[in-house]
Amino acid sequence: MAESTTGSTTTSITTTTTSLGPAAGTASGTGTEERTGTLARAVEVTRRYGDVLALDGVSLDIHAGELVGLLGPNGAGKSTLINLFVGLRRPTSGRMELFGGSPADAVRRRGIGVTPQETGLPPTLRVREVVDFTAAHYPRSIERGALLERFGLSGLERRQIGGLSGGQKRRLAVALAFVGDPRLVFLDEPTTGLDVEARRGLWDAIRDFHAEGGTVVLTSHYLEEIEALAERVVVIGHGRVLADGPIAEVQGIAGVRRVALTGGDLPELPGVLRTEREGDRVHLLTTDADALVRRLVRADVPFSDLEIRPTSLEEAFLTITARAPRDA
Ligand SMILES: Nc1ncnc2c1ncn2[C@@H]1O[C@H](COP(=O)(O)OP(=O)(O)OP(=O)(O)O)[C@@H](O)[C@H]1O
Repeated sequence: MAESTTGSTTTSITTTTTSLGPAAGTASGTGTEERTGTLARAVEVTRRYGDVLALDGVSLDIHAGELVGLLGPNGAGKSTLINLFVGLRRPTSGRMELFGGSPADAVRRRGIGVTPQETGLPPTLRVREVVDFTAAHYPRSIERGALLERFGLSGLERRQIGGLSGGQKRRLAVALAFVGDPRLVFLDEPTTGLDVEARRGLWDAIRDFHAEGGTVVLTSHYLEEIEALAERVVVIGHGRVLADGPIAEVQGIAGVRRVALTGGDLPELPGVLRTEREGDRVHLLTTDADALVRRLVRADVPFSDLEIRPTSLEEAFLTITARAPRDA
């Protein structure tokens, strides 16, 4: 269910074209990228940290104009994948591509913006200094006042980073991903630690960027965030892509239904993925609710108040994750 856009005070980010030298064009696509519209790719990528297999044969294409949500439990490999996409780490095997070339290429990296999961901005620097310093690394940049307004940081230009609240620091960290007028932005859990209002403000800013043609890859633990923002969801578990498609389709892939009924002891029923009890109310999670109801009737067990509901994305995702055992 899409989150409705609140009446925000966001302004459209305008681009200052102070330096449109050759570098401005260098982050744009190669022939391959122009043909396929693929801005970033992972091809059969594996990444190990010692004994830990963080990514296990991941292939993923990010197309121009997409807003992709990476969803997965703690330790699934989401941050590792983002770090590979942005060239902070290299794959153990397989290939990463950014704008048709290597993410290790600094010129290509000028076309992206990144907010890592954790940022440690120097506490003694002022907001405007951090924004200007970051902007100086890009051939084009967003006007500082418009950027800060879009991220709810107006009036804080002269404030030292150490004097910002936790939420303001996080919003600044996210704003910095946009300062270089990127084509593609990677946001690793952008709204962690924000209250509801600040989170919605950030959603609006991300939506505005996307509406203007920007491409976004974000990870989130907030499922409502993925549902509210992303068009495409990639479910990652145990270092693998478990599902990839439009949100509705991913829910369909899981196909999980919640069959609730009031009753006593139930016999062993095939096709039940999970059973939950709340007093005498029993919830059965299944991919085939019709077959389950037929089995219940055939088993001749007394039950009442039968209810069948689709599951939330969270339930679908937990079910997919639980069904994907890790290879030895
Ligand atoms: N630098 C590292 N050294 C050793 N192991 C690491 C390192 N970074 C990540 N890992 C391990 O790799 C796996 C994937 O971690 P990653 O941070 O990519 O997952 P994640 O999906 O982003 O998790 P979270 O949602 O908790 O941030 C985990 O088992 C993690 O402990």
